[in-house]
Amino acid sequence: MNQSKERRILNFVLQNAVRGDPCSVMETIDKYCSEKEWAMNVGDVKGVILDKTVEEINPKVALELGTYCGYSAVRIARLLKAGACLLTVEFNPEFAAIAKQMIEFAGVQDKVKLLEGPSEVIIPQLKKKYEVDTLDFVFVDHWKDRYAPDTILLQECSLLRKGSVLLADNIIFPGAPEFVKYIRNNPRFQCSTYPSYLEYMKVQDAMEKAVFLG
Ligand SMILES: Cc1ccc(Cc2cc(O)c(O)c(C(=O)NC/C=C/[C@H]3O[C@@H](n4cnc5c(N)ncnc54)[C@H](O)[C@@H]3O)c2)cc1
Ligand SMILES: [Mg+2]
Repeated sequence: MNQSKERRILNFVLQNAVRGDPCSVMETIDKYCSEKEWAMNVGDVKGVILDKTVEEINPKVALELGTYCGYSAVRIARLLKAGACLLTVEFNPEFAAIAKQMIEFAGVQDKVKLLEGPSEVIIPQLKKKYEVDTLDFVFVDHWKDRYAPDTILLQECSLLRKGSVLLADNIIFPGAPEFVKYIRNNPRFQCSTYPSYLEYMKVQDAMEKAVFLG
């Protein structure tokens, strides 16, 4: 049966990127997806906003919702200090398998734990099963109709503490209107919007940063 796009992206990385070099993996994915086949990685433009947010927070424990091919997992993990870790959640087994190989090829596997399953199942397991106390940073980039319910679930599971930072992708395109309505009207979050562009396209997009006030 013919290969998936995600499999083609991984193969292009395995054949063209430098093993153990996260930047080389990111650049190679960006090259493939801007020249050959578009894919929904956060990309190199919004990726800088992600980088700056991670560097500002310097999280010990980070969570990503929606691993996809592992581009943003590599992007985040390369910036984590010794002893810090990224938990990334993906429910599509094919994507999870690809992301696992992508993360290992980039050499960041010691900082990343890929949790296979739906966020609505994994989030309530984080404390007991994955020994998480609270989350310092959450990158939200999965199905857009899950952004709001999962933000509520994170609070219900006491996974956010005063100062925890959420960064949500695609606030404009494809958009996450329920999330934006929920988070901007919620006195427990301090929100700011970062206008940018959709990955690999001249289409407006934005990221929303929401700091939990406790
Ligand atoms: C045709 C077309 C495509 C993309 C766009 C624009 C565009 C641009 C973007 O940056 C985008 O992030 C998106 C987008 O839709 N992202 C959804 C990303 C989902 C990934 O997360 C996984 N997942 C989804 N829900 C869950 C869940 N509960 N638990 C665990 N994993 C989940 C999936 O298994 C995928 O791995 C779209 C516009 C037009
Ligand atoms: Mg996205």
